[in-house]
Amino acid sequence: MLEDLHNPFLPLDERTPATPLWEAKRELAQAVRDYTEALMTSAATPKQMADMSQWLREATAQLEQSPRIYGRNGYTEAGEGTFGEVFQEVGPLCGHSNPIAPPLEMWAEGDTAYARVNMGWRYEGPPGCVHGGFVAALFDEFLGMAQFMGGHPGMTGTLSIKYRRPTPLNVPLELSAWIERSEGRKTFVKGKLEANGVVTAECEGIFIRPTQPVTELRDAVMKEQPEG
Ligand SMILES: CCCCC/C=C\C/C=C\C/C=C\C/C=C\CCCC(=O)SCCNC(=O)CCNC(=O)[C@H](O)C(C)(C)COP(=O)(O)OP(=O)(O)OC[C@H]1O[C@@H](n2cnc3c(N)ncnc32)[C@H](O)[C@@H]1OP(=O)(O)O
Repeated sequence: MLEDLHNPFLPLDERTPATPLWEAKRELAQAVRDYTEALMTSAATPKQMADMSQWLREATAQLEQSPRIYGRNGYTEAGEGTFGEVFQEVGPLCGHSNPIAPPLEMWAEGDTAYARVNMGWRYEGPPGCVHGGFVAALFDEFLGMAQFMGGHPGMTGTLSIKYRRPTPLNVPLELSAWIERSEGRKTFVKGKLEANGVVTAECEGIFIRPTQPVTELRDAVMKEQPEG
């Protein structure tokens, strides 16, 4: 089950795309990232912007007319990789093929998990600094991975963050995390985020292993929704 979910600790150079679809999507996703980052800083003329909007809408229409696959389960069912292989493509923080993902790169050495990321202008909160919500998102994803080292991963129950210093944009950010302890279905994880050798944020996470398989989470949630 765990192997099916994800092995977040594969060496970075072994995380090759599982199928040709992902190989192509990775390239397209990076192009979209570059585009949006350029958009954030562009002072092109209104006419140039209008032309680009038109061109982009045409490109979007092409994608919309292509065969579609929805969600992680959809991709695994379509034979586009195991749950873990799909996760490394679509994850909203670490997904190579998801243009929303910065992306965050994660690995493990011994009992410690590490990650690195560079957050561009799209993520600006305070001037020149990373938005606090995105700092929290980085921790959620990263501590969520680090808890796998305990062998009983769960969903985020509580995430407590101390923002100690502003986290700068456009510099390499380094994260580390480790498991403090486990109690029953709960795993307690701690982590920190550093920029230029300075700790800018610390986090404590409590992850709770659900009682049903993670692949059935969506169906379980949908059943809880009121009719209509
Ligand atoms: C195998 C699971 C993997 C889960 C990962 C999910 C998908 C991705 C899968 C693979 C991808 C690879 C890695 C993951 C990468 C990133 C992870 C991102 C994680 C997220 O982004 S995930 C979204 C945000 N997350 C939620 O959407 C949770 C919504 N929520 C619930 O689904 C329930 O609320 C749940 C399950 C949390 C608990 O429900 P429950 O019914 O099982 O809990 P129950 O009441 O039985 O309590 C049992 C013991 O936990 C204590 N406890 C309860 N709740 C607590 C809390 N909030 N904080 C601290 N302690 C809590 C009690 O005090 C008791 O403690 P005690 O035993 O000591 O009395």
